[in-house]
Amino acid sequence: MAASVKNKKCLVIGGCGFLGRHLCEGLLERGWTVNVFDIRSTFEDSRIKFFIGDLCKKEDLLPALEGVYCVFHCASPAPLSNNKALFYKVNYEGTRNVIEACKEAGVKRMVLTSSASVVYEGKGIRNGREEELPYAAKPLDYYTETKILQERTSLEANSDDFYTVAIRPHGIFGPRDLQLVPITVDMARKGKTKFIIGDGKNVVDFTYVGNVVHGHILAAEHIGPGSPANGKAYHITNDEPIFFWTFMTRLLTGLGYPAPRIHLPYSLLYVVALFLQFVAWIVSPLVIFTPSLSPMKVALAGTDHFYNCENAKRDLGYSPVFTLDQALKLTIESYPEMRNPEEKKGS
Ligand SMILES: NC(=O)c1ccc[n+]([C@@H]2O[C@H](COP(=O)([O-])OP(=O)(O)OC[C@H]3O[C@@H](n4cnc5c(N)ncnc54)[C@H](O)[C@@H]3O)[C@@H](O)[C@H]2O)c1
Ligand SMILES: CC(C)=CCC[C@@H](C)[C@H]1CC[C@H]2C3=C(CC[C@]12C)[C@@]1(C)CC[C@H](O)[C@@](C)(C(=O)O)[C@@H]1CC3
Repeated sequence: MAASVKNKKCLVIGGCGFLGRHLCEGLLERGWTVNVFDIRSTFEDSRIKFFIGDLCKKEDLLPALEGVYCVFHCASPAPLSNNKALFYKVNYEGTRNVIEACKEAGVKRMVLTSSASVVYEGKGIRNGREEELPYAAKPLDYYTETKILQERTSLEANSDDFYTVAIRPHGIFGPRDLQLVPITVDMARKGKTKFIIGDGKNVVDFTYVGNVVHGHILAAEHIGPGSPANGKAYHITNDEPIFFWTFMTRLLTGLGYPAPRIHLPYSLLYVVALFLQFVAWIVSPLVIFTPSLSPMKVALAGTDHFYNCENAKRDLGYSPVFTLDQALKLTIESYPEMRNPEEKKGS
């Protein structure tokens, strides 16, 4: 049964990010008192108390944890960056630090933002269930490797004194998104979205940020003494698997760009991506460069990866609040600056 959280205080670690800020807005609407902890400041809100610091430093965290009922840990370095040391420092060592600081400060609950890709190795996953999928033995990138360490550490910390739960969203998109929409538009403006990787029939999840927020808040309201959610991981998706390239087409055409139309063989692109990754590794002692075509991105664009969220429905009472149609409309409308500048000239 969900606990009453009226005026309970929470701390959103990573609250100045894309998901974090939406989470703060959802928590405030739900009646929570919200503190934010982040290494940077990106917005102001008189209802929120901001703490600027590094989650890797306990002395930075402790003041922000005073009197906190639940921590939402949704901080991470940018997933598509290539800074292995930072991924390890923040996602693994930093998360261990967050757990220690929570226990020292007497915080009893933590909701971790994990990722559905902690079980993804580039092979198709169709309607994947949490209890049927082990952690990826060969993750396709280091970000995912550290997300596995992060989730495992967080769930292993679960006890009757400190309840933890991991939320595994997949392909989050929405207003103020920092990667999916901006990267797609950047590729479109460079003429790189005319290609379809593979046959275009791979089915995936894309999840609206409002639904991810809903899942996180339900998780915080449900963990606690005797809860089946304690120490568990839950997929949170839109529950509407869609062809990857149909989603991309709707996003691109909705923003005034042409739809992808030229098929390229998946295996060829994957081999090219592996070769570029090898070259980047060879030259790394001299120069750091991150190929835009990575094995992870090619695999995500060319294979099935969608997940079952029945466990979240059963244990958390989750069901998506926004449909994909509503979500795409809200997202496209929120990005006037991302529209194709050529469409105005043509009209
Ligand atoms: N965006 C997606 O598609 C997606 C999908 C699944 C899971 N996730 C997970 O959701 C979470 C949020 O992702 P996002 O897309 O909002 O990313 P984001 O980059 O927009 O936000 C992450 C925030 O964490 C903060 N941060 C990073 N290092 C920090 C540190 N050392 N100390 C304090 N704050 C620090 C950043 O400043 C940033 O504000 C991440 O854990 C990510 O792994 C994202
Ligand atoms: C037309 C084309 C190909 C456009 C490119 C779209 C590109 C940018 C876009 C398409 C798919 C999308 C994607 C992510 C980043 C942007 C990217 C790659 C990441 C990796 C963010 C981190 C999350 O943890 C993780 C792993 C998840 O949710 O599991 C996702 C998985 C899905």
